[in-house]
Amino acid sequence: MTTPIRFELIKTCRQTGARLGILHTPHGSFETPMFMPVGTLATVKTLSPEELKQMGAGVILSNTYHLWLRPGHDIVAEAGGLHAFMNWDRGILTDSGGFQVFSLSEFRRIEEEGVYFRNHLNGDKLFLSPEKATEIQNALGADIIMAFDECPPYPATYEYMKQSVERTSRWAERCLKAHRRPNEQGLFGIVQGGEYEELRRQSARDLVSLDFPGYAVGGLSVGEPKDVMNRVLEFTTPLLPADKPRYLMGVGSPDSLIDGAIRGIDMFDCVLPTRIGRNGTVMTSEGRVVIKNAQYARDFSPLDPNCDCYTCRNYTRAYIRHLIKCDETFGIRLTSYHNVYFLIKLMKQVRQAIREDRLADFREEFFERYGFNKP
Ligand SMILES: Nc1ccc2nc(N)nc(O)c2c1
Ligand SMILES: [Zn+2]
Repeated sequence: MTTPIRFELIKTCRQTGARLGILHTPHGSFETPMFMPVGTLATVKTLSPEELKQMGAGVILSNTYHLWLRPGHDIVAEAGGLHAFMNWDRGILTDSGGFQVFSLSEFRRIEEEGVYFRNHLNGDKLFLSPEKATEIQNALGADIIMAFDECPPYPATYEYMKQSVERTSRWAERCLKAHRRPNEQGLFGIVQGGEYEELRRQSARDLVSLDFPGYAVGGLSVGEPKDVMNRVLEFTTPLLPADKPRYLMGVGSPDSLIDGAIRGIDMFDCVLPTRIGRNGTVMTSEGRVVIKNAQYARDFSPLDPNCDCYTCRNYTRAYIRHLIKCDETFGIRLTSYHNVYFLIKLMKQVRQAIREDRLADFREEFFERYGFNKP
């Protein structure tokens, strides 16, 4: 079987152990560490594919659960798959729905065969299983698809977590068996186990023995403190094969991206840039700016004086504040554009720091200027 996803390790940062790599996919090859913008319903909210390309986005996310409900994976398949449907010819990754089932639906019942829950839009009874989630992702046609897992609540007891990890490993094997397009779509396993080192080891052992083309670290960015996330990464990423891509799901903020890269993560995704952009909050090199604040009413400087994006080259804080205050759609387009660009550019700076073996120095400088508290 020729796996469609290949990770090429270019070098390792001598100061931190962070990896510089290239992720080869059927829709192009992209440098890592990389940030992947999230386009849950087949669009990165308010941004066009041309704008995403301008920024240097390589792989973007979409979501099995949401596209299953609307418009239906059959319609996307009839359109020729997600790339054709959304006019995106670079990489696409679909999450398996595991996370959404737990975050969106109140009433859910987890059984060995799968999860019973209600449609968060109309209350209809639904059932999602490893086989169903894989069938939907095969129909959607993303380059990377994710195993159907349980993303356990945080915190969870050791006993609950052990049961969950063992079931997620059995589900991962069922996804491998159900996968109909292994030569076109790389299926990644998702390591669970919460903050318990023994369970993370067990989960990694189970999944690595199934030889996936890539591995995600799941069950993080679910409300745990950052030092817990960093500790879990420290003992989890070394358990994963060095020649395969490592993907930290749902992360994140600038400091978490840098700290994740230092701990051996190659791929990140998060709704943060577009989500906070929609309420007028932007990430800048000097920290967060809440543009609605009165202090910016007559501030004719760019959102970020050190940013060369379309928004920062052409518009002022005063103008963007005005648009956001008046609920003008163009306002959230400008903030979303800048925020996604900011994280993509941050990853570019991280890759350059790895090339120069100075990622720890870069972390120091960035944290100082952004205002993150010292480690
Ligand atoms: N923080 C996250 C975000 C997305 C996830 N998706 C899956 N399938 N599993 C997880 O554990 C996730 C965690
Ligand atoms: Zn900008």
